[in-house]
Amino acid sequence: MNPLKTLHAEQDQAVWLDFVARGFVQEGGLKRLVDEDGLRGVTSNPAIFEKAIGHSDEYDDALKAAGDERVIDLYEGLAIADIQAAADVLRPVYEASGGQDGFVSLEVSPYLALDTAETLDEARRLHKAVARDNLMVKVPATPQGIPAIRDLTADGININVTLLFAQGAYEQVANAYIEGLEKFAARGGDVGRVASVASFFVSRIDAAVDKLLDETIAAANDPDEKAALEGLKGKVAIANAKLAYQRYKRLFAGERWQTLSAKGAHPQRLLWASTGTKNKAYSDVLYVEELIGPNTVNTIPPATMDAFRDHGKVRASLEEGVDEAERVLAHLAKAGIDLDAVARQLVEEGVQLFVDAADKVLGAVAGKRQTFLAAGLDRQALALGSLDAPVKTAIETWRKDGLVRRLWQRDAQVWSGADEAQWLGWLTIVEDEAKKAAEYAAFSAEVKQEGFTDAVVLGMGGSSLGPEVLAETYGHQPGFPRLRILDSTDPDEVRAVEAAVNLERTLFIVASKSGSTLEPNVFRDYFLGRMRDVVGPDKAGRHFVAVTDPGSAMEKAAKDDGFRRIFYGVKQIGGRYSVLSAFGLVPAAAMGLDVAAFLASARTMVRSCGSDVPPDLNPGVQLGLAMGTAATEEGRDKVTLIASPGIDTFGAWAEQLIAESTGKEGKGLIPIDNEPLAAPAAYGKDRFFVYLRLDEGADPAQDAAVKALEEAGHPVVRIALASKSSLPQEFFRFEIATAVAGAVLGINPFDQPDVEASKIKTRELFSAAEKDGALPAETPVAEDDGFALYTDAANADALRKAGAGSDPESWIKAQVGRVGAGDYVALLAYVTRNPEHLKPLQEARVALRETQHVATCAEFGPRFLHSTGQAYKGGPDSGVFLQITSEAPDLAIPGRSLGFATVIAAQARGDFGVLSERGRRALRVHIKGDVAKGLDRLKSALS
Ligand SMILES: O=C(CO)[C@@H](O)[C@H](O)[C@H](O)[C@H](O)COP(=O)(O)O
Ligand SMILES: O=C[C@H](O)COP(=O)(O)O
Repeated sequence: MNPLKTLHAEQDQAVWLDFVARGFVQEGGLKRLVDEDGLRGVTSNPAIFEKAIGHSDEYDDALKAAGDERVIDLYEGLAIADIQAAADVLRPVYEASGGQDGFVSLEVSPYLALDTAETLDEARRLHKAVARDNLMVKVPATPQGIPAIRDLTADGININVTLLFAQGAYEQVANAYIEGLEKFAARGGDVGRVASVASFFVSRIDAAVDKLLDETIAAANDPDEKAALEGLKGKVAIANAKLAYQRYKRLFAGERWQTLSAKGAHPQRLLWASTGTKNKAYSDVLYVEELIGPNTVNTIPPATMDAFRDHGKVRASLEEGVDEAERVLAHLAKAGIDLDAVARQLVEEGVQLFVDAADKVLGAVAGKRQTFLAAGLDRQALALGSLDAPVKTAIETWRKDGLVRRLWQRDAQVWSGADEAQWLGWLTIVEDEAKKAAEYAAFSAEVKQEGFTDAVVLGMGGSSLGPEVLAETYGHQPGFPRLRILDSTDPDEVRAVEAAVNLERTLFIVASKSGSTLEPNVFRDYFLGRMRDVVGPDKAGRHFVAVTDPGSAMEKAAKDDGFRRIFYGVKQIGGRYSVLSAFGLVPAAAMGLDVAAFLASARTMVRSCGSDVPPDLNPGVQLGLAMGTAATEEGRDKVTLIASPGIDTFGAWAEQLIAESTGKEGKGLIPIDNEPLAAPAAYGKDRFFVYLRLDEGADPAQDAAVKALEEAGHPVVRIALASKSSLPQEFFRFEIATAVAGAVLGINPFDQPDVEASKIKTRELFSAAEKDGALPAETPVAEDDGFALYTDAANADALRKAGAGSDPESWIKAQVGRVGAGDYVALLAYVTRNPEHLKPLQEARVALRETQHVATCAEFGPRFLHSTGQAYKGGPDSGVFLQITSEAPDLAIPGRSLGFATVIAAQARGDFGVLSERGRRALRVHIKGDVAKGLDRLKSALS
């Protein structure tokens, strides 16, 4: 008879197969083993699935058909289907054995091996999902696993206890089984239909102990002792297993067990696992031949099974030489090798090995998912040059430490251990909002029905920049209102919005999370006043909706003023992470975008960046690690954003996210948006480039410039969007990336202390001005007909020492003279934001970059105060600032004694005050009269 068959027929030992794979089961390989070799069970583990799924294309059709699912669901779907198929093949064995054999094992996620409650949940979930009587759920025998084993047994679930190495742990496991059965019986369960195995790992013990023996032998002097120790090699694992078997016999005897036995309970069989020979010097069937005994199981890997079928010898070996086994272990102890310590280490390593395997198999599934999604997922490619090695190290650290999972579990220790856990609502907002897609669609239809021609978002920063990207990227949708944004207190900008719309057919979306931000409140006061004039006080509220967090003052005011509708944000989401919540979706719906499709696109990236996607395949995490590491390892902290025409306003949203999240405590990334592209030589070694390329309509000049940058060794991340409709993916990618970069920098990426500081200063200044009738007078450090220059005493001192004299140009030159390598220059313009004003600022940037070889920013106040302003004040002290203010004719605000001109002036002063307090290099250039002329003069001075 085939020796494999003989094991069961003559020795009452069940042969199980330590392997499973789709084709093998589907094509009848498993059935053949059952029929021809008398196979009685199958075990799987993460490493086995890693081999099956990660290294074959057998699963590709199933993955293609599944499409855009979570990676863990894809993996589990494959694994569960294989386990079910194998269980069905083994069902006849199960039936014939009266439910005592014919099992297939599926292991709980190794990520949970150190958590009792989660192991319990997971085992119960898998038990239900597989839905086969002959399933055994595998639970590791970690200290946390043991209570779970007891409780699961008490549920009547069949458990395969895995990762057992030590006698002591085995005893606890057997007792947990007995206790579980007692509980199950007490609840009226039929203990006779519960089966369990305790998997003792064998060969790994020899591999570990032999190594220690070699070290001991090398250190020993006595040749006899050396020889005796040599004789222990390849003996310890088997001795350990033999003694475990003796213990098994004792544990499943005696009164306590007899009580259960009388109720039909079956002992928990010992299963020999890890029975493939690792040391080529030993027999290839060693761990089968030496462990043959009744009522045991050996789960055998395919190669060992082939070898045993070919030349295995069957004899009742398990009960042989028990005394000798004792002597082997005593000798080992005498030689100073602590088997318990070895076992403890093997459990730890065993968990880690399965974690590594799970990472690999999830990575393999994630990789295939990406391939099969093809153009449905925005592609990302990193060309990091010298950063490659440190980023790889960071990726491995994140993998080993399970940091992607911990981020998703909202573990504040991923960052600074402050209140980060309370600010992670954006991780799950896409799923939450998708449930409300019908509500958004109804709102969209209502807006269309009402015949609004314009919808104007009144808000700042996190409440306006996302909507602005939508308005600019997707444009006017036929039949829907045109979406406009007002995020400036510049009187001319307010007037321009008013002039552009027909108030009678305009919907205002007042957006403020806190509800207390000055700007949206004054915009609201202004336009509500105007609307009352135009349509009458009763109807004015119908032209307004609010988006705000529950309980805010804005909510109350909106109710009092009879707003058409109030939409709510989520308190656990900060403004800059809010675009995929009501703050982005209400404007999206108002302008006629399909919110369901928008969220479905975002969800593809959410899933691609999931907790189940290891860092090397996780696009958001990868980008974040690259950005963070670039800053910490090489000082490449100027994240330079390049985007194809058509999606180029994305940068203004991304710069807020990056700057406000990371720029604090003297650290941070400085985003550089909308800087005209140049040849590689124009850039310093402080740059890190991110290129968002829109396949349809990419600019060949940008392509060429980016290619040149890459060839010159600058780190470049390319992100390719098949079409504009996949832009929502980028919001989420950048959110994860920014959070991860924040973790690398070791800061809290969810607060904005310096933005708050300047908001407070502005409010104080404006209130004082309302009381006093004007802002306090200031004395310029230099002045002529066109410019008046202001700064604080320390800056004035430094600038005078650097050559500033009586004329404004000398001050500007002295300020530029303070720029050094690695610095950036920021032009902070409190002027009307329009193309005419932007042009000279952009030209000045180019000139500054050419002469100073530094990164440059051009920002419009007050909007940047809610954005990059955080990093300018709180980030690295590498900014050289030129604040630019101007004089627009005032515009009154209903209910306020002072108008918009004072608001914007207070904002500029508040901003400057905080820059001064932080000791930043700052100079204010006030343009008298014509702004465009003043900006041209400034440009010349800067050139
Ligand atoms: O199901 C079990 C144990 O219950 C087995 O799959 C067990 O995990 C394997 O035998 C071992 O992981 C294989 O170990 P090794 O041969 O890699 O040392
Ligand atoms: O980025 C956020 C801005 O400071 C606006 O805040 P808010 O939405 O509370 O008005």
